[in-house]
Amino acid sequence: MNYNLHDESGSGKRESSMAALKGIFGLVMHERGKLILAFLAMLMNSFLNLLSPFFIGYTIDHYVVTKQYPGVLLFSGILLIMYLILLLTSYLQTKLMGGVGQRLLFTLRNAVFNKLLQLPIAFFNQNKAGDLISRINNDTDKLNQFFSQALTQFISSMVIMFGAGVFLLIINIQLGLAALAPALFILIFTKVVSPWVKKRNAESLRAAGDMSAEIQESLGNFKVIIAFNRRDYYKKRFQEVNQQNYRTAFRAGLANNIFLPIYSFFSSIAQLIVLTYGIYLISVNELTIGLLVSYLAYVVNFYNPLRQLASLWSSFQVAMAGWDRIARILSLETNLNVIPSTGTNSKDCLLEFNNVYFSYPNGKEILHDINFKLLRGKTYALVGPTGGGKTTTASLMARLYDPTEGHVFLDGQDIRAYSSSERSKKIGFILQEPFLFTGTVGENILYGNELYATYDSTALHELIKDRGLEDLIAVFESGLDTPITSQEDGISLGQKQVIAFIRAVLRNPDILILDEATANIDTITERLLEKILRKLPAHTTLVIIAHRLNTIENADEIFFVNLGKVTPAGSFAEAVNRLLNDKKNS
Ligand SMILES: Nc1ncnc2c1ncn2[C@@H]1O[C@H](COP(=O)(O)OP(=O)(O)OP(=O)(O)O)[C@@H](O)[C@H]1O
Repeated sequence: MNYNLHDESGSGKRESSMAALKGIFGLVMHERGKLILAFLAMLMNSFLNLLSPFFIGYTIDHYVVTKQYPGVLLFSGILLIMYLILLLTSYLQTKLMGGVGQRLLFTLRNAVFNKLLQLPIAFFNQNKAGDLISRINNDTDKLNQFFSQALTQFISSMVIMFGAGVFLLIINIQLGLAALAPALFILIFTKVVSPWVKKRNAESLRAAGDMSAEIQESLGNFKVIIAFNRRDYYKKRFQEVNQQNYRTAFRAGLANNIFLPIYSFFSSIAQLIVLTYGIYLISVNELTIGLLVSYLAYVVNFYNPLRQLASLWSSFQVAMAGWDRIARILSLETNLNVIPSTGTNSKDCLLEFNNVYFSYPNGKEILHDINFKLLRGKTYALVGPTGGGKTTTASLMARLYDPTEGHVFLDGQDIRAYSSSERSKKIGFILQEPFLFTGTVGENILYGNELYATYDSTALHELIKDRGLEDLIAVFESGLDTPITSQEDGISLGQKQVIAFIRAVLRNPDILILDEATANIDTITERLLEKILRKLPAHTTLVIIAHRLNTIENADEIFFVNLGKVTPAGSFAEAVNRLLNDKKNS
């Protein structure tokens, strides 16, 4: 399955603006009470905005022209109350929508992160962490900004525009049509230009994602960069993505700002038309001065929101581009679904590969028609040249990937029939560089262990003592309470492996896979790790991938993995010979 988020032909679908809006509103529908209240406040606001020019015109024609000042005072008072209500309703809608926006941000970030947790390793192979971080942080915030600031303004602008348009047509149809004619040009212009603006914004967000990915890669590898004196190289790479980010952001800014001057120009034209034509109508007694004043105010009421719509429209385009990037993640589904149980296969072995074929997406075939069985409690070794497919074989044993064809059976059942929690209880996997979390040694040992999840430091210490592993904890300065602050400092690789090994052994797995787990470990630590492995339950099957041959000396069976095949390599001596021959020939 193609999980590449940058690949337009990938599984994530592009959405129309309408479908996108539906999707976004789906996320805030549970807040409909607040949305309705904000909407009512906005309607009230728009209605009062529309009414005030009419009152002003009415006051001029009925009280100013006839010099009835008490009437002028009365209407001034009414207008003042209307303005106060306007203030209140504006505050209410801003407050309500601000809250909805923040909660949308919260929900979206949770939804995207939870989706990421469900996606298979293939997704993370095909996408850079920095870009994903940018989607979670940056793109979701574009939607928040749209919701909390732009949306109500957007709707209220529409309502005011519509109301002002109706007033313009009711007061004088000819003058109304003349006043509205420039708006037609604006509509056509917006329709034509919008897709281009959205594209520019999408490019800008993508460049921001690339820059974030670059920063993440450089910071993640800063030791190597310094050690190999590659600062200039990374400086140049960063300058390139920063330049690209600047260029696309600049172009998006230009595109977003194209609406405003055009809208302002047509708004001025409309006012000019009304003024000229209105004065003519007054001269032929078809319009009063008061109505012309109201009229001009309605033209402003019509074109001002339209002008605001220009900037709101660009905020909408930015939000839609952000949503596209988020929706692409949300629309992905894991290809590692749990299938219904297919009944049990023969239970004579713990793990079986049955006519297994495997290729990485868009890659060559790595495994070709593989068949083998692993028995309970035995130790197996996978050997072979670099790139031969050992890690891939082990990954299929742990269902990090599914075979392209064929089946892997675990304990007599298709491995796909186990839920991920059942599977992870049965399978332990230790890598060359284990991952630790910030916390303590004890917390890291208990990580993911449902059986002892509630154990505190003392209980864990007892458990470790019972399992005969107590002296191993002595390698940590403060025992189980030794803090682990970051991956980089304060803890050696050997110590990390001690934690990872104890963690794996305490889970009592049915199968434990060690992928080059002792490759970079000194002989003394290796002995410690071997000691931990001896505490594994007798039924645990051990699979060891190793380049160092001494580590596989005691294996019950050795498999040679190369050129798409996994074949029994015979005794230890035969396997060594085969490896040496292979090296000579390569
Ligand atoms: N995520 C991936 N995407 C595409 N190809 C991959 C991926 N991982 C591994 N490969 C390719 O699959 C082949 C087998 O790799 P694998 O890591 O299984 O070999 P290995 O025997 O474990 O090698 P090593 O001893 O160097 O760890 C290699 O050609 C490798 O380039």
